[in-house]
Amino acid sequence: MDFELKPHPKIPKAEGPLLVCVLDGFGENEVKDDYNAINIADTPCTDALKEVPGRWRTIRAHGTAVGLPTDDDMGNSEVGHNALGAGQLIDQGASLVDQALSSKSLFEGEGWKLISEAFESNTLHFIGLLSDGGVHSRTNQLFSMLKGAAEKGAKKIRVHILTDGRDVPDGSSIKFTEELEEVVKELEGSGCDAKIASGGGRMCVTMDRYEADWNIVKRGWEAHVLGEAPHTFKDAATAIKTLRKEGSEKPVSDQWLDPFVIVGEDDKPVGTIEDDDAVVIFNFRADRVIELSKALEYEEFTAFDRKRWPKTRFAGLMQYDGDLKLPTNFLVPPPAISGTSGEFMAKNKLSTFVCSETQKFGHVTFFWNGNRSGYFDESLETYVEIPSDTVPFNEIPEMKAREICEAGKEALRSGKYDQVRINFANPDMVGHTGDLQATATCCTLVDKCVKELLEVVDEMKGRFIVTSDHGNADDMAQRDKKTKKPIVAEGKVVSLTSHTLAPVPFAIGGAGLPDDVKLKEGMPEAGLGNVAATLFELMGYAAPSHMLPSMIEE
Ligand SMILES: O=C(O)[C@H](O)COP(=O)(O)O
Ligand SMILES: [Mn+2]
Ligand SMILES: [Mn+2]
Repeated sequence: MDFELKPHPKIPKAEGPLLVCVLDGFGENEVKDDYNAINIADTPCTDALKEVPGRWRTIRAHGTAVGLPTDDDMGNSEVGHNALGAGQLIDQGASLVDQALSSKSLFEGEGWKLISEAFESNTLHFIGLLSDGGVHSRTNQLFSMLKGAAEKGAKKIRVHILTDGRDVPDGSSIKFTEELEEVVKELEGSGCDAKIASGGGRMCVTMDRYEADWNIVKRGWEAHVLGEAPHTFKDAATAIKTLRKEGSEKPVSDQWLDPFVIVGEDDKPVGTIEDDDAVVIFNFRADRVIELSKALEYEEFTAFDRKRWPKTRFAGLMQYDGDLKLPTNFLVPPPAISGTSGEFMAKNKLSTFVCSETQKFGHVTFFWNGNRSGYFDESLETYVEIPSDTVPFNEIPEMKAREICEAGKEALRSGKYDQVRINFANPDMVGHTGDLQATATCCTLVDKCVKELLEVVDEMKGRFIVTSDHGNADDMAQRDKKTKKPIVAEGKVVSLTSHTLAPVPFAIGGAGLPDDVKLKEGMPEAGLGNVAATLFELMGYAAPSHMLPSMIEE
């Protein structure tokens, strides 16, 4: 690949920096009613951006436009930031696993060979998110792997489930668990000893990310590996129904269920993880299983006291970190992402400042750079992580937006950086709690932060991109598919905790941007993958030829 950036034939380089501001989960939804948190928030700055002729449009952020299998798949931060940073369409984990299952290559690779060594005399464990959300995992993929393993001779299988209610409606984990129990029963009928062994809610058990709170992983370790949890049950459906505390004053949602262990008639855990067992993490998405992967794979490990570290045959569904080569063994090769905008920046000696809070820090670094955890060139890149709070984010909807805004302004003013890239986590993280008012509150604050940042861009004669990676805050109600009216149950609108299929805003501007630089008309198909080429043009460079086309008018 030719990494040399050539000057743009018409757009001169700016005097000041380029601000790239990602408002995570800030979709542009056509339904603008009282359940669109952005609509009810006070957002004069982002509203005004829409009014500038030729400098605002929406872009696609879901489905095939971001490398997902179908247009029914909502976007998410991984695919969104991959596409934004790489400027290319990448076949994502969900698609790659589907392909590997239908071609059966999944059952023929090195990773499968490794785990199959345990089929005869040891236990095969699956750990992951039990959901059909398609963001981190999918139940149909798990079921295919379970059946495949039993057919290929696995004698004993244990499944450790994390309940979702975040990418899918709250309460749906009961249905998924019952479906899994059916599959497990089928396997038992065919002579394989298969059982659900442990579990818990994804936000409380195992699926932490970016080391925000290792206690979450510790709880998972204790339940899945050691068979220790505050609650034991004889079956998983009962576990979930009981832990949800439905009808009580303080019901618990699927996301936040306590860890539990399934025990047999003898009250002993049915599926602890032991030496020589095989373990598969069945999530394809990386961020929330990297910590568990480290705990399973690394002999040297200090994040928490594992008490016991079984030497397992461990494989990820994918390799989650291309830099760390973690895990060493995997069932499906991850998407090869190269020639990202970050790599081009570094190879052309352009300096970058990146900032977000913990919850989204890896999104604007790791995902943006094509699932690589390191720097391309540390002398040119400054990555700043503001530690996130560890409470449900509707309790503190402001999260770290203020701090991120201040860091961004300082970086812009410093004159040290060609690009300042930040991510505001709020519309997404608060949106996932399903709390409409808190989500509106955070959107109002984020809009204020954007205003302050854009003022500094102008002061520095810089340029800006304001965009998002997928929708979330733009719809907080589950709706009737046809009428789009919110669904009401027990007198209350049923909240929507997941992302949406909405496109996202894409705005350009800044005092350093010549008046005649405008967005092209048309390009209805343009999506997140068209942003990287646009970004280089806005910086005064011709876009690298392997990237999807720029949205700037020629
Ligand atoms: O991991 C999560 O929090 C959700 O499943 C998806 O949210 P994200 O794609 O915005 O991170
Ligand atoms: Mn996101
Ligand atoms: Mn999200």
